[in-house]
Amino acid sequence: MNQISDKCLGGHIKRKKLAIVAGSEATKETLCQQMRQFLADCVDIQGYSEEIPVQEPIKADLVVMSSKILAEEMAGFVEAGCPVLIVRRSLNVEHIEKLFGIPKGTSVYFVNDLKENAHSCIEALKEIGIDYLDLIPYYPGCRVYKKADMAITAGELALVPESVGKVIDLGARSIDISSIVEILQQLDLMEEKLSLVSENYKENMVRFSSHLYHLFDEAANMNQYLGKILNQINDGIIAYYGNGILSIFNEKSRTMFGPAAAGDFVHNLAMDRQIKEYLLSKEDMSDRLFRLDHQELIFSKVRIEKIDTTVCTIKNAKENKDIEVKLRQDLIRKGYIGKYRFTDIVGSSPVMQEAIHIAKKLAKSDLNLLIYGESGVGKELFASAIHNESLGNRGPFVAINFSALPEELAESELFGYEEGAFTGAKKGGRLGIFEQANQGTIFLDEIGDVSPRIQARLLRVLQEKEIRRVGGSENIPIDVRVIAATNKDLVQMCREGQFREDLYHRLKNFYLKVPPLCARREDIDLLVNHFLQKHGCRQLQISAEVMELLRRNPWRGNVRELENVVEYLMAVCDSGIVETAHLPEGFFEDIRSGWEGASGEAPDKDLNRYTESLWEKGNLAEYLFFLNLIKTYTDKGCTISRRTMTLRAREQFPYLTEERVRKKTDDLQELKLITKSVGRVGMRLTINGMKYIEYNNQFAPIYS
Ligand SMILES: Nc1ncnc2c1ncn2[C@@H]1O[C@H](COP(=O)(O)OP(=O)(O)OP(=O)(O)O)[C@@H](O)[C@H]1O
Repeated sequence: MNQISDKCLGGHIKRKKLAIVAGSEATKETLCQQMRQFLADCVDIQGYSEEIPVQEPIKADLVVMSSKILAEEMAGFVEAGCPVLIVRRSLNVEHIEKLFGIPKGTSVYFVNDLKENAHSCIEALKEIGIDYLDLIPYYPGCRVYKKADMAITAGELALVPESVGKVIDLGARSIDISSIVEILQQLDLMEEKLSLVSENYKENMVRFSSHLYHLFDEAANMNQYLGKILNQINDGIIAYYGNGILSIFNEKSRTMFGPAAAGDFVHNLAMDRQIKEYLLSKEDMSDRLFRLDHQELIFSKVRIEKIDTTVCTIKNAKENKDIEVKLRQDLIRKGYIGKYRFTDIVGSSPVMQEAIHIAKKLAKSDLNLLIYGESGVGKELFASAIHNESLGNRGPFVAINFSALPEELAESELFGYEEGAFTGAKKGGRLGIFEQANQGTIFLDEIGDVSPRIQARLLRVLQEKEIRRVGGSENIPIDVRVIAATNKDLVQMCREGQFREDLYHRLKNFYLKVPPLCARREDIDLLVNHFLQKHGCRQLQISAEVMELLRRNPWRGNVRELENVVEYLMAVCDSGIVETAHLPEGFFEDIRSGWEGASGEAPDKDLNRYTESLWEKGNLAEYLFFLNLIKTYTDKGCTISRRTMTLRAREQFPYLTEERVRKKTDDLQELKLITKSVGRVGMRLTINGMKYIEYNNQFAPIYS
């Protein structure tokens, strides 16, 4: 290619002079460089531009003018007799790939110095395949009929309107091959240089086409690949340019909107005005639910400003619900999900409604929570419902019950272990439930049964928010909401040094008390029906007598015990109606001992008798005070210790020592107004006690 002719090499031959005159310095440089690659060895090439004043007349074997206008303007600067050639110029395709990123259908100015140049460049672009853009000719003095935010120019940056945000400069147009041939002719270099020029031209063309081919091929492959991926996705995905022309429309979208394809208008996808407006809005990026042909579709949008594109994903609400249900079922199977929601908690009594109301409020926070309640009242039910109503409800709900868990096991269950941490440790180690519950909720049931060692470790986890596996050295960060539950008096345990006070306070960011069943007897009917349904025995009837007995049972084992009794009745009753004979052995004893002490007396009708008896034993006001105090606690579902009674009585009856209080409660028990039992149940009013205090309160001030 770089063959140099003898004629040129011979120093004795006079070198020719070529003058190239252009409008701007940049164009001058481009054109001179272009001609130098062919002629540098035998022609002196001198460039001129309008931007730099010409000092003396231009004199050369040939003066090349880059345009007609320029030739007219510069005519006076060329020495008389010098041949002048106005060249044709063509677009420089070297940088054409800069245009490939422009989205289809985009309006773009093509900026050039003259109308015909702008038009011819547009034509040239179309010829090489850039026919998918809305190209608008722009030149000095033109009337702009359409606004565009982008411009392409061929070296005429100075002419680009200021309003345009993005400009792509393809560089000054170079001299057309036909004009190069003319230049060779005029310089009498055809013979020597034609083959070099044509070879160079061919080579450029081949290089350009193969480059284009590669680009298109790559783009096509990539498109195909992306298309396949998009079609596998089970959500509708559409993308469209600012002018509404679709660039992506996957298979799933087809099932939602019907047939359409890239190139169609997004606003033809749906008749619904609201959907159209939403899709076309560049401001409204919210998630929206629309109904389209009986489908409930959830739309989510993002804007990619850089490529003036909106991407919208559309999910079928029902399908997604089904998927969510399936995922939840999988998790339930693994036991990592809260099975219950607030709607599963049966109970219309005011105390239960109040507990549900408070629990719903607590669910909104992710602070730790301590649930107190006797065994079987439904603490886990509440914990699960709170989890499901809370922010972390998509995460797991993992429960652990410490009541029957030996210390070593509790430790590895909670924190997991590394391989080889102890004999029998599984290969590869094991995740603890803190890690399994990450991003969700951990339910620590019967927290009062936790050993001091585990208490210390739990405290650390709550403080540091990280765990360390048994036998491990690395601290693993965890993000878990802790709900703990207990039926023990943790405050008392703290006082007695059995429970760490610092841990107690960490757990008790919030506190919820679930009332015992005996404090909400009005729920018993509902619960019985609920359990009959739950265990698939809707038709079984409970006789009025049995129902009354169920209402009167003390239910020390609370709702769990009631559920067990209902299940028992379902198993033993073949007749379709449950009678007293079906009740489990010991049921009546429970009722008697729970309510009336050992005598089994019926509720006393002559309540004034108690007033007399109490006067005989001592100060009636003191007895009434204690009966009311026990009533308050019974109503709330709590029991009261003798010590608390003494403290509460201190203001009104400061002389009463704990021992004297014991004596008073013995008197009340003797009259069968209260029952005292050791342990969890504590002191409670009997039916007579309840009736007496209610009767008495109608006349006397309440001492409590
Ligand atoms: N209000 C309620 N509505 C419906 N079912 C209930 C209710 N309360 C409790 N149950 C049922 O009673 C049983 C015991 O409830 P749960 O395990 O939540 O009690 P708990 O207080 O956590 O018991 P424990 O202290 O022994 O761990 C469960 O089968 C639960 O579904």
